[in-house]
Amino acid sequence: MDSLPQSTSMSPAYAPFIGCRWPGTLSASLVCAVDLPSREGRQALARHVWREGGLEVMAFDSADGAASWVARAAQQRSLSLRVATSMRTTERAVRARAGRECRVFDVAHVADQNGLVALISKCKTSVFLKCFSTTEMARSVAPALRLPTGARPIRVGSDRASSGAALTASRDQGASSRGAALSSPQRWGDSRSQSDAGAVLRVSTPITRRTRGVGAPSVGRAQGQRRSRLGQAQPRLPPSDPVFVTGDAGAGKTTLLKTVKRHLVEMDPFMGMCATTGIAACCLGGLTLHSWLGLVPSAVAAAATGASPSDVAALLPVPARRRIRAARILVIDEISMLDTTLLDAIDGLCRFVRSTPTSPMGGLTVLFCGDFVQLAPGSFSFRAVVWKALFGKRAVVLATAHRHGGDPSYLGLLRRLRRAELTEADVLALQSRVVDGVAPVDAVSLYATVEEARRHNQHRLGALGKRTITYVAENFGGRLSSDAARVVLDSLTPAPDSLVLCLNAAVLAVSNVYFHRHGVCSGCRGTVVGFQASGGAQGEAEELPMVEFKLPSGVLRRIVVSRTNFMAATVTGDAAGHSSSHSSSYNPVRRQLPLVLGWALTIHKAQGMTLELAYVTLSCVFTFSMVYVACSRVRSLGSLFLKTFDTSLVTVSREALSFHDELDHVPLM
Ligand SMILES: Nc1ncnc2c1ncn2[C@@H]1O[C@H](COP(=O)(O)OP(=O)(O)OP(=O)(O)O)[C@@H](O)[C@H]1O
Repeated sequence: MDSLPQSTSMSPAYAPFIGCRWPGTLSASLVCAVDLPSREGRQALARHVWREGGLEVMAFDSADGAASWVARAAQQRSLSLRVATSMRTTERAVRARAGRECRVFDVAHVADQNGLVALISKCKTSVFLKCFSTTEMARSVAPALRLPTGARPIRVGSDRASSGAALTASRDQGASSRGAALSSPQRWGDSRSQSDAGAVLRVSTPITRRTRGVGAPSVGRAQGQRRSRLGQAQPRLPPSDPVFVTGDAGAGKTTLLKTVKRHLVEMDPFMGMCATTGIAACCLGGLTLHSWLGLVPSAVAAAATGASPSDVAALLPVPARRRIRAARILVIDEISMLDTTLLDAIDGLCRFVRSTPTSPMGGLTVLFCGDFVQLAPGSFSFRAVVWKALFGKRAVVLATAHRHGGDPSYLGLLRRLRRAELTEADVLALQSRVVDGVAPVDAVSLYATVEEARRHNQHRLGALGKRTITYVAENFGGRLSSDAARVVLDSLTPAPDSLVLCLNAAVLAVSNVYFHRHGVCSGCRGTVVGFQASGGAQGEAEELPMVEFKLPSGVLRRIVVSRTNFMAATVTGDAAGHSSSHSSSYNPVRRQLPLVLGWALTIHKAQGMTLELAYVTLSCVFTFSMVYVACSRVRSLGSLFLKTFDTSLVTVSREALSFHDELDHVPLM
């Protein structure tokens, strides 16, 4: 490991835990604030942690120091990183990552050692991180710690850190520490001989790993023993049958996934809980499939053009590959939104990354959920080769329509609308919901096209009559002209080139950047409740919006939203309008707030949502089932407001319908 800086003592004034590597490796790297005198020292630590993985604690002199390291490391590794600003968010990150309980102790602020011991002994959880303000304190507390069964001691300090302010372990230490917790004072004695002053103690019980690919080092009998113990503690489960769950809109597919999620996490802490769209991921409390798989735009582009799995895998961030290797279960909601080619490409990718070329999806136990009679891209994923291998015609079909259970006549209408078989009475009922532009103000407006939704949002913004602030995106196009970069970025990123906000503006998050820290993922709706001055991207002051988001759980979360990077898929010089002599590829980047105005949504974005009131404009519907999806968002006919209604707008894909009708129903249990 790189040599560590000389020790200084921890300043209790600093925030305890301020950085967390996320998402990514199967273990979390946590960063805590400790006095480190030099930038070089921090970088040494950063390099070390990147190489090691594992559950680790890092030390920085300030929140700024950690944040800048995290940003730098993110750039270098093309990884998505987060800075946890409080103990709570750090804990949450670890818990979510490890799928287990976790307590993180800020002992820098615990005055007496007895208090500290009492605090720690209350923790019956299985992932421990403990941060001690001084080595002396850590040593004196060590014997009193009661640690979980199977816990093993770890060493404190690093070989070269003669008086390092931070403790980390070298690779072989990591081997033991990954299955370790502190239990014996002798062990402290060992480490004292090597390192006299570890100001931070790394203690962790195992986050079970299935494969070496997830970061477990390879050497040592001790490790083999540890593995076998882990094997006993959590035996490798045989793959179960793949399950496809379907049902009408509102049948409770997503709710079912949310219900089984907890049990699945117990079976597989590294499970992928995903949805194909941001909003569906938000409703599910998971990640988009693209995020989980690390399908950066260049990888998606490669998969779409039939690149080999190894070529696509080479474009994935390392942590994503580790995730794919480590998971046993993959859940995908709104599977209908995935197209044939991409599903087959994902199958190839999983087989390659998991080194199981003959098993569909690389041997992952899959739980797919969705309804092909709702919105889908041109080519249905049930046409994929892997679909046939996984499910054939088998499906669990949920028969009870929970969303519309309170309005049986509307439920009947929706069932006929789904098949494009409306009766005259149905048409009259829907026409009775046509209002001439007058809908309740809190109704969410649904439109078929992005442009219509944009116009509606602009109108609502103007109607507020408040002082507006315009956020102009910073576009980085490499050798592309700024106009060409803007055009490319407009089409390939969700962030607008220009975003106008004011107080009380309704907004929608278009990135998962605040997901791990705050639970706000792409698709989450919120309201601007204020503005706060902050240093801008180039250091100039910028007023940033404070947004109150409503999480799917109903919890309100206030966040000062700042600019983030949106990277477009690789484009070639030709595609960007250059001559063929400039045919090299570019990754244009847009730096913008991850928000769009949110009074109106497209029907595509609303798929999967339950809305209290909806005002739907159907005049521009352009694909199958849009009317059905839009109308089925509300619970009853009385909550639906239509701008116009015409039966010619009602369509359904006969292929999807026959697929659904011909399914072999299998029981859920
Ligand atoms: N078992 C259940 N009991 C009571 N209410 C339920 C149940 N399952 C779902 N619901 C309610 O029904 C509504 C729709 O559920 P959910 O979003 O899970 O349906 P869905 O099948 O995923 O819908 P869509 O196809 O539109 O995405 C939600 O408000 C949910 O709370």
